[in-house]
Amino acid sequence: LRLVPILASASRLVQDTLYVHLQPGLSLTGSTQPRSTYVPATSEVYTLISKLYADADVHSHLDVRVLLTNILNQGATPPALGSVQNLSQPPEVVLTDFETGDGGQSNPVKQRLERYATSCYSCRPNLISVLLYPEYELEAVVDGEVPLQPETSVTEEPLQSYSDVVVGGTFDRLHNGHKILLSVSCLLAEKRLLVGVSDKDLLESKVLKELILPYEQRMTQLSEFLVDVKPSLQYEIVPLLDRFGPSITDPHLKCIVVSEETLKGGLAVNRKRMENGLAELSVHEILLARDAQHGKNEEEKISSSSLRRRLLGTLLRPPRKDSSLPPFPYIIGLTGGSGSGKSSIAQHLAQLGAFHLDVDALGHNIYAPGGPVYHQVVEAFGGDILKEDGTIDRAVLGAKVFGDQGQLKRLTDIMWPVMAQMAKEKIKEAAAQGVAVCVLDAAVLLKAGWADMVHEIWTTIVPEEEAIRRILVRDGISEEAARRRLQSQMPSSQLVKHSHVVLCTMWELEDTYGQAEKAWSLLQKRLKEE
Ligand SMILES: CC(=O)SCCNC(=O)CCNC(=O)[C@H](O)C(C)(C)COP(=O)(O)OP(=O)(O)OC[C@H]1O[C@@H](n2cnc3c(N)ncnc32)[C@H](O)[C@@H]1OP(=O)(O)O
Repeated sequence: LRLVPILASASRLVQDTLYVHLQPGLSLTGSTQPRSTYVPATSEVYTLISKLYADADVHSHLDVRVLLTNILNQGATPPALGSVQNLSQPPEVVLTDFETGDGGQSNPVKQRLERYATSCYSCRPNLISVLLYPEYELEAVVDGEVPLQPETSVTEEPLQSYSDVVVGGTFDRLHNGHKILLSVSCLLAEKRLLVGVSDKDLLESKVLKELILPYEQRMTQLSEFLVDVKPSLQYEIVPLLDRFGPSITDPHLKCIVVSEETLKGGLAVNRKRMENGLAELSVHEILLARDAQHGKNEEEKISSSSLRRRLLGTLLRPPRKDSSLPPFPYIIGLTGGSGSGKSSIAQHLAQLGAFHLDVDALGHNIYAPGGPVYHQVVEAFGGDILKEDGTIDRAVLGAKVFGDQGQLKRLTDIMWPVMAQMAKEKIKEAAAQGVAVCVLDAAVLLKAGWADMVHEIWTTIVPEEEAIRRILVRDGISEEAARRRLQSQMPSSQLVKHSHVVLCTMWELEDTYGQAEKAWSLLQKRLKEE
C-alpha cells in the first residue's frame, strides 16, 4: 500500500534512475548510526520486488533498479557487507519516506541517512537527502499508521536457490517486465546467471523488428543492469541464434526462469536436455506484469513491441543540421518500400497542411512524348517499350529493369538528375508561395543520394509478406515480379537506420493516420522551437 504513493512522490523528483535499497526495520532515529544488514531472500521479498517494478511502470521516464546486494540466498555464507558498491549512475540524492517532523538539512535523520547511503554505495560528492511526503490514501492509514503488510498474503518462506541459472529473451529496451524476470533470476542464482539474448533469425517474426536495438546495445544495457543489481554474480550473456542456445548443452545449469508465455519453451529445453543425457532443470515460472497504460491495439502485458509501437511517429534521432539547405520550406523526405503505404501517409500529411511532391509522378511526366528524357529512354531500352500511340509502356519498361540491377541503373542514371532538378524547382515554387513544410515523396530517396536535399527522413514500413500481398492486389503483377521489385529497393531495416521518423501502416487506417498526426504535431513543435 505504501509503494504506489512512494513511487509517485519519488517520480516527481527523479529524472532518470531510481535505485531502490531494501532495508526493513531500518531505524534512523536511534543513537547509533545504522549499517546495511542482510535481508533473507524470502517469497515476501520476491513479491515485493515484482510489485515494485509493476507499480513503477506508470512512471515511464523512471529507470528503476532494485538492488539485491544485501539480499541473502538461503544457506549462503554472508560475505562481509563492509565494501562500498559502485553503481553505474552514482546517486545524487537519497530519498526516504521516513517520518520526521522537521525536514531541514541539519535534521539528524537526514544526516544518518546520507552516512548510511554512502556506506553502501559510492554516491556523488555532496549527496543530499530528501524526505518524501507521499500522499498515502487516507483509507490505507489506520490510526495514523501506514500498514506495512503487502496486499496479498505472502509467506516468509525462504526461496529455493540454485548455483547456475539460465534465462532468455530479446531484452529490447529493458522494461519493468524484463526487470522482474532478471531480478527473479538474480534472486534464485547463487553463483552464475547465463542470459541468452535472441538475435538474427529469432527476431524475424517480431513486431516492428526493424526498430529492435542492435544486439550490442541490448547486451550492454542488460549487463549494466545486472551488475548494478547483483554484482556478486558471474554473468554470461550470449547471443541466441535458435530457441535453445546453451541451455540444452550446459551441464552446470540447475534452473531455468520462464514467463507464462515461455513456459512451453522451458519444458522443451528439458526434453532436449534429456535427449542430450543431461539432468532436467527446475522450471521457475514468473507471472507477466500488466501494462496499466496499454493502448487499444497493444498487448495487456508490459511488452517491448508496445514500446516499439509507441516510437512510431516520434523523432528517433536529431534532425541533421545543414547550413547549405535553406531552413524554409522544411523538407521531409518520405521514403519506404513498394507497398509500404507511403502514399496514404503522404496524402494524410497533405491534408494536415504539407505540400506533397510526388516524385514517382514527376518521373512519369518526364518520359511522356516531348518530355526531357523521352528520346534517351527509348534509345536506351529500344522501341519495344513503346505503345502504339508512341508513349512509353511503363509495365514493359518495369519488367525490363526490376530484377536487373544493370538495366535499372541505366534507367535511373538518365532519370534521377532530371527528376532532382525538377524537384528542386517545384520546392522553390512552393517556397515562393509561402509553403512551410514540403513532403518529398520518393521511394528510393536514399539510394538516389538525395538525403542532402531534405531536413528529415521519414520512412514507412510493413513486413515484406504484407508488402507483396498489397502489390499483388494493387498492381496485378506476378508474385515473382513483386519480389524482384522489392529486391531493387533498400530493405526496411536499412532505411530505418537512416530515418528520423518511422511509420508503420500494417494496422487499421485509423492507426496509420494517428501515427501521421502524431509525427505532424511533434514536427510542428520542433519547428516552433527552432
Ligand atoms: C529518388 C526517387 O525516389 S525517384 C522515384 C522512383 N522513380 C525512379 O527511380 C524512376 C525510375 N522508375 C520508373 O521510371 C518506373 O518506376 C518504372 C518505369 C520502372 C515502372 O513504372 P510503373 O510500372 O508505372 O511503376 P511505378 O513507377 O508506379 O513504380 C512501382 C513501384 O516501384 C518503385 N520504384 C520506382 N523506381 C524505382 C527504382 N529505381 N528502384 C526501386 N523501386 C522503384 C516506385 O516507387 C513504386 O513504389 P510504390 O509501389 O510504393 O508506389
